[in-house]
Amino acid sequence: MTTVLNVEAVNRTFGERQVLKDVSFTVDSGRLTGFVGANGAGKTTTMRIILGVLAADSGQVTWHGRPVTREDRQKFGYMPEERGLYPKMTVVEQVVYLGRLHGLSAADAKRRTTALLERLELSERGGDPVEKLSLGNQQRAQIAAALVHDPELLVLDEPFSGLDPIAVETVLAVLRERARSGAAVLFSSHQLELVERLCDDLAIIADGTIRAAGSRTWLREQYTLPRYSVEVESDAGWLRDEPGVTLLELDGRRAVFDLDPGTDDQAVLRSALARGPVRAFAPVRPSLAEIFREVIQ
Ligand SMILES: Nc1ncnc2c1ncn2[C@@H]1O[C@H](COP(=O)(O)OP(=O)(O)OP(=O)(O)O)[C@@H](O)[C@H]1O
Repeated sequence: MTTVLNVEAVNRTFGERQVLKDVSFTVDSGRLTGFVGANGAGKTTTMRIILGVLAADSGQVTWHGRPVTREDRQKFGYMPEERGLYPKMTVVEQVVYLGRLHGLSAADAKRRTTALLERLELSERGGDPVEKLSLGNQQRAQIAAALVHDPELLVLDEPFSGLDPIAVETVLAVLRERARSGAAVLFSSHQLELVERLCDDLAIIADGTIRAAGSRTWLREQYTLPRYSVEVESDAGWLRDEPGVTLLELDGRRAVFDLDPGTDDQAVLRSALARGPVRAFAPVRPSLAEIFREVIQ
């Protein structure tokens, strides 16, 4: 994996209002990056700037270390928030047309459209005008449109909103395949549990400011609480009197506790072992929702 897209200190105002403040983060090839924030946080504005649909007031976006050019953008795929398909065109016509706009030959555009619609389980609707599709299927058609030219960078604005759970899995599998074959995938979402499950990297934005960014694993380590869970073979009530331990939950043989700063977790483990077998002893990792709450405060 390599960093391919760099958003560097981007600022943007609308009228008097500064909606992006020094926004910086990176997107790597081969990975799924989740762009997370509440409504109005600035996700769509940032994505539009990446795509060149909107200009930044200052700062820049680079692709492989250079400012993004028109040719680079041919290799980008974008699924905008305002889903932009022509309602009267059929799904196949529409996706083929967009493939052609991105420089594919007619035969390639057709071939890729057929394969994609199949992959997205939309083949049966291929001949229907977009306006006749259910919202979920329109969304799949949008995703096909963003992917048809096999982009090196995929930027998807809320690609999972409005999809049923089965469609979420299908779309997710398609995005993973793209990442595995080397594409960089950036998608926005306010559905934290979804992002938690599927992305490798994260950028968390609140009020136009990036509050945290990095790999999911790294973020979890950064925001980790000094919290542990333990399971022993007899009552764990002795933890109440253990130095440096604040007991949070006690359920017979299981307990959850916080450690005071400077307290050695291994000393507590030894203390537990001195009382009998220890079945489990592990740090409790915060969920993404917990990290999110912490960093947007
Ligand atoms: N063209 C515009 N003119 C004026 N204000 C705008 C414009 N576009 C966006 N904004 C404002 O900028 C802020 C950020 O909007 P943006 O759409 O980027 O947020 P978002 O994180 O994508 O939220 P959402 O999920 O609701 O789309 C909002 O307060 C929005 O009202």
